[in-house]
Amino acid sequence: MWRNIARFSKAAGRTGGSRRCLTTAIPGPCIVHKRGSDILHDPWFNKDTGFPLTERDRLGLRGLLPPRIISFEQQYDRFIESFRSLERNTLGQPDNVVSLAKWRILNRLHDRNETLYYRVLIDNIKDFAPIIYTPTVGLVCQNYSGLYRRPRGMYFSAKDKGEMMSMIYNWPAHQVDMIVITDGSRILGLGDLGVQGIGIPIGKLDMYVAAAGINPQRVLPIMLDVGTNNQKLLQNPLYLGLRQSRMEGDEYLEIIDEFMEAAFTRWPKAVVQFEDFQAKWAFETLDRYRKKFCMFNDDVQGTAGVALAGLLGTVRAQGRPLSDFVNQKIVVVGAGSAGLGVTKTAVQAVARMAGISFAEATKNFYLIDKDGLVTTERSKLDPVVVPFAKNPAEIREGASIVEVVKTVRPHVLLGLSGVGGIFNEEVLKAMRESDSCKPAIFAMSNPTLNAECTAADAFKHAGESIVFGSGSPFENVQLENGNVGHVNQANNMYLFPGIGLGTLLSGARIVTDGMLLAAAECLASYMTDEEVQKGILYPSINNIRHITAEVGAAVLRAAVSDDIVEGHGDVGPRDLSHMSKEETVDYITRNMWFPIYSPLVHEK
Ligand SMILES: NC(=O)c1ccc[n+]([C@@H]2O[C@H](COP(=O)([O-])OP(=O)(O)OC[C@H]3O[C@@H](n4cnc5c(N)ncnc54)[C@H](O)[C@@H]3O)[C@@H](O)[C@H]2O)c1
Ligand SMILES: O=C(O)C[C@H](O)C(=O)O
Ligand SMILES: [Mg+2]
Repeated sequence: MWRNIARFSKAAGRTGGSRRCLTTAIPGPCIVHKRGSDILHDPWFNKDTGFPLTERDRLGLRGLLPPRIISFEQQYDRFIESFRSLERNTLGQPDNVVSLAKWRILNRLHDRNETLYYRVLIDNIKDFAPIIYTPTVGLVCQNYSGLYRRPRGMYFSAKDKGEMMSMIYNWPAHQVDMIVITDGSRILGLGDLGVQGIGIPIGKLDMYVAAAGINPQRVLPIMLDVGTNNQKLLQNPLYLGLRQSRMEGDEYLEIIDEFMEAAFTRWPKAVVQFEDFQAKWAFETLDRYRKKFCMFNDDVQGTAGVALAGLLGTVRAQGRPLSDFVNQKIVVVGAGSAGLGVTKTAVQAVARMAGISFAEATKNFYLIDKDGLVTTERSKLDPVVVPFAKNPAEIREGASIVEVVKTVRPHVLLGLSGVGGIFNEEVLKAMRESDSCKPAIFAMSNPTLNAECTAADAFKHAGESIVFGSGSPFENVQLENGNVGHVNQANNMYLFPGIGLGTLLSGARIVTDGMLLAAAECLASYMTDEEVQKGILYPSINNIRHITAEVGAAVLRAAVSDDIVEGHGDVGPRDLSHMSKEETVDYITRNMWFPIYSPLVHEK
């Protein structure tokens, strides 16, 4: 249960992983300026029953706590025991009830004691990621107005126009490193959840702390409430957001422009991750800001890198050289922010590998949206889709998934449609006729009920030799041939923490294509041939800090190659550019915050 304390404490000491220190480079104890119950009610500083006697004396805590001092290790074990007891007591209850109960117990700890919260999260990431992140976070967002107890993050609404520059100074932390922002318009595959979408930036930033060691005092979840078109929410008397339909056009852009100016005025070195915006705004804002601010869109760019790593892994799993990627026939179902991001990046990779033009490289890609196969025959074709539209002479306009699969016999079927079960028995059985001996099925939509198929159905209907990936976690599948059907979690969580951390520590003011490609290539080469041949394309989430360090280093080194590093803290651009690969990984690792209780008063 209580793992690696000595090792991690040492690492945290080295990096100054203190609760209070605002910069990870400054070692030694820091002073808290609050006193008494203000400290107990501040989750950044609170140690609950763990305050030592000196701190109780000098911070005015005597008498405010039971006399016995409980160690961090005991607090940790006590929490894990309550969690396990909750699991036992909810056995047999409906999944949603159990998931929300688990989220509540973690959320209460988050609200009370962040050090302990992040410690249990980091040490138990495989068990807890599905609660604070996909899939449970989706359920939390759907019910957020009812679950809401305490504020977390900041809310900027359409009513705040003209006020944002002063509002941003209401945030209590002096320094912010990572911001995740959503407008709630496309939360996972659950649609427009308005202000309730705030759960997503909170969950993503929890992953930043757990996976990338971003100091939790320096993260900021943002909800940009520009209204909602979700009628059910608008009619709900408890709905916490603006009761108006979504702003559109220039009015919308003015709001988001104002926020970006305000955020970067106060924190010029922050990195902003855009998350779960509906496709049109995802693309428009990426285009509008990527050369001006240090930002990226996780759904478009993070997902593309994770999918590319999965696609390259699939080629290796077939026992073929990577160069064979150019011959893979790939059907992508879903032509939104994620599907288009993936298709574009994969086509670019083919073009680069084969030394051909982007247009030529689209030959083996088939894009399907809610109206079926996209061809040039379609009227009012969205300009972003045009490059991937097929000639209707090859397959008819609007052909269904099963028709396309039967005609193309693809090596890969990849879903980013948000439509649960759309890879039905017929579609999966059609994949048995794939031209590949080891076809891949990626059901990447979230949360679980929105996955295009389950892992069990994929192995059952498409055959036991497939490679399988899903956006939300599924259990591995016991196959009839005695083997285990491995489930890969093809989720952007493998990349966004490293993209954010690598960018932050490079001091780059933009995120370039080179940095994103380096992240994807790093993930793609992370697994050994032996693992990949077993169908294991991505590492275990238990190694997420190590993966993030490697990805972060790759991103930082790409920023050096692009000549855009400005350095971070005491480490200047020249230092960064002289670091070897190993030194860069070490530098990234040393800058990861790690949760331990550190002194809140100077020792005499
Ligand atoms: N695994 C990951 O890391 C990851 C990353 C990003 C997004 N996603 C998931 O991908 C899904 C889509 O996200 P998005 O941002 O692209 O959404 P989006 O709304 O921008 O796009 C959805 C696309 O699916 C198409 N579609 C809808 N119904 C369809 C149907 N019946 N048949 C075929 N296509 C259909 C739509 O036409 C649209 O092109 C969501 O569920 C999201 O959770 C997963
Ligand atoms: O949030 C996730 O789990 C992945 C992705 O960003 C999504 O929108 O589904
Ligand atoms: Mg997302």
